[in-house]
Amino acid sequence: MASVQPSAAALAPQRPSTAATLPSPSISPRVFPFPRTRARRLEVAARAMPWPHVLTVAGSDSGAGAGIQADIKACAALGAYCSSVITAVTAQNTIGVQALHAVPEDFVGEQLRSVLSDMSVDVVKTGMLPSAGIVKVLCESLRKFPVKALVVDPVMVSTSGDTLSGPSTLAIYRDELFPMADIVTPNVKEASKLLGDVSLQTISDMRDAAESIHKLGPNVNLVTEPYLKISSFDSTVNCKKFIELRGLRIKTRNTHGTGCTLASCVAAELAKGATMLHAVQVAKKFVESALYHSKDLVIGNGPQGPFDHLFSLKSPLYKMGSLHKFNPNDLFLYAVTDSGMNKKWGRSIKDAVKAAIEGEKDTETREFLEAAKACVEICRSGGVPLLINDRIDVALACNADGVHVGQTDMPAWEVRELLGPGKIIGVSCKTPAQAEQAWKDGADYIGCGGVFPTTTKANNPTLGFEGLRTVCSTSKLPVVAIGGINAGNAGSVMELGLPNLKGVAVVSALFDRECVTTETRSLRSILMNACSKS
Ligand SMILES: Nc1ncnc2c1ncn2[C@@H]1O[C@H](COP(=O)(O)OP(=O)(O)O)[C@@H](O)[C@H]1O
Ligand SMILES: Cc1ncc(COP(=O)(O)O)c(N)n1
Ligand SMILES: [Mg+2]
Repeated sequence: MASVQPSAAALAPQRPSTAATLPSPSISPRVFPFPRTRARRLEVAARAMPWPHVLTVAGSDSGAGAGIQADIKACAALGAYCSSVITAVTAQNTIGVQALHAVPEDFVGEQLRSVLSDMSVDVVKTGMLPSAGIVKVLCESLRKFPVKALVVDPVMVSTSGDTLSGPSTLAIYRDELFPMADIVTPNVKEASKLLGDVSLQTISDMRDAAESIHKLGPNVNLVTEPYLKISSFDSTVNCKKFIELRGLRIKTRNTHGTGCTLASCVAAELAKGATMLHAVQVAKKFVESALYHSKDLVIGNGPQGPFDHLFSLKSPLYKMGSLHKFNPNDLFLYAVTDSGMNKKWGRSIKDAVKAAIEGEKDTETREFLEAAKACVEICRSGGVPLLINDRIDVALACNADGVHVGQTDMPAWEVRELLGPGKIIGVSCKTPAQAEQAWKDGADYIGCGGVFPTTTKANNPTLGFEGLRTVCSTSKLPVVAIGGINAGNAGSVMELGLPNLKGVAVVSALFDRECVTTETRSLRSILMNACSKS
């Protein structure tokens, strides 16, 4: 990754992928013997590439904005396989639910048996469960075929206000399904129903509701409420505290299926091995980004349109590569250019960035913008994300991949409001509390330092390894270490093997040198060496 100070950045030879290349199964699909022997199946399983698998147990939405259809699209978008057990068929469009037909309980049981007995399901996600009998059949199947995680979206009323699961299911949800769940995701209306029609008007009401539902048994409870601009999130398991996730409120009519999508994304991330907090954060960002990219799409004449789960395939911005999907591994070698240093060595920011990819704070705005635009071009062709330090205006004007802000700059959540969901935001943090705030505000990574004393930044207290360790071990975001890091000490930082530490950011070690390209190559090999040791 590269960061340009009103001064630009270039960067990042990336960490080599550690994923081993597995041989593909050597059997031809046409001559697959049937019935297969157990040994043969095990042999195939051992050679096969794992594919994270979510089973959704939910209703069909004929309009395809919510239900089973939303779940399959959401999982596909996040790279998980999604099998489907259909509990009900609805006649539904953008106006509302016109009719509903519940699938007989026995047949839901048959579908569950077919999938769970044969396919390796990692996570089960539930949506519309129209009767108490169907919830019972599901609980029995889950006891017989346990899975790694259970995500329960207690779908009761559609956004259009139509009832999808009546009051007869409330007791069994509370008594049987919730205690088995790893996370439940009621919206405020559903939370209110589950708690006996309590009034939920304020954030404080939502906190109380989250706590009460948590006591019903699920490990984690996420109460969603887009209109208060937040979703509240309760986790007494991980950190024994209540966490509020702040998100953008996208102005659009296309919000049909947001709840189904959120829960499916959580399930997909859990199936991929993510922690619960990470899964929830990814899910929230996914919904936000999908709504943002679909806000002006028109399908149907009703008040609640569907949105495009596969927006990343067709967004022209993504195609042009101007929305750089954040990859924490890009933090491996994070080059921060400095205008003073570049002047000293008689090169432009553009040349410095170019040199860094091959192997500024005093600049005037117009000059800086021109340099930033040139750097965007260079970085894009080198496949390196370019962030602008502090200057949100410049980042917007040059369509950079994101912005890095300090503690006294604009708060990250306001930067997010301005940049939208697709851009990368980094925040400088010295303490666990600052790192926690950056996560809540929707940042993508934090920069932590100064690890060593540095002259690049005035009045910058040194945290040392211990300070870095404290922040890394509690951070929910990937961390890049910064401050006085150079070829002589970069290895020792990576060898610490700290959790969440993804790389080092360097300024003088690259740009206060005669040949930026040579320094970049040498630092890269030092970092790779250190990583292979830690
Ligand atoms: N207009 C919106 N802008 C941003 N996020 C939204 C918007 N509408 C819903 N969401 C998000 O979608 C997720 C699902 O919420 P919600 O709409 O309450 O679920 P449901 O579909 O079950 O009613 C939540 O994280 C919520 O914050
Ligand atoms: C089959 C089915 N499942 C779930 C929902 C809830 O989705 P939303 O709350 O967005 O209406 C729905 N409308 N239809
Ligand atoms: Mg919902």
